Amino acid sequence: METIKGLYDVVLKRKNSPQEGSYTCYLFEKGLDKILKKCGEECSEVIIAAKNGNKEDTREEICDLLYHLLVMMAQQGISVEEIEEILEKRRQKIGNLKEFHQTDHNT
Ligand SMILES: N=c1c2ncn([C@@H]3O[C@H](COP(=O)(O)OP(=O)(O)OP(=O)(O)O)[C@@H](O)[C@H]3O)c2ncn1[C@@H]1O[C@H](COP(=O)(O)O)[C@@H](O)[C@H]1O
Repeated sequence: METIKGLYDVVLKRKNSPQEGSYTCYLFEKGLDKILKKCGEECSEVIIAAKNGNKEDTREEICDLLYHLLVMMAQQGISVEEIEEILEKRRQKIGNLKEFHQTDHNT
């Protein structure tokens, strides 16, 4: 998660101080519709690579998707910490539920 947070920080920096030649700045300039279009495209590319069973391509496409999702999160004002918090709550809730079902409640 540290690498993802580090990348998110770079994306935020690009959002707050535009830099020439930056692809991230280009996306922010284009706006939400362009960012969402890229997320959709990259998601499709992940699906195609996985369906083809090409692990190397799938890894690369996952990275493209993650990057574009981070740009979308920054555009929407959603932090990595907020997402982590939700995932952590779900992990605990679902983990507890599984534990509950595995326990013999008839004794
Ligand atoms: N992780 C990425 C990353 N993944 C993918 N991409 C870019 O995403 C683009 C996607 O390629 P496509 O062929 O789908 O798109 P395109 O035809 O180039 O452009 P459009 O379709 O968007 O018009 C490529 O230009 C890639 O360089 C990324 N660009 C930047 N990063 C990270 O963001 C950091 C900051 O980058 P800059 O903002 O460019 O300084 C970099 O150091 C990287 O860590």
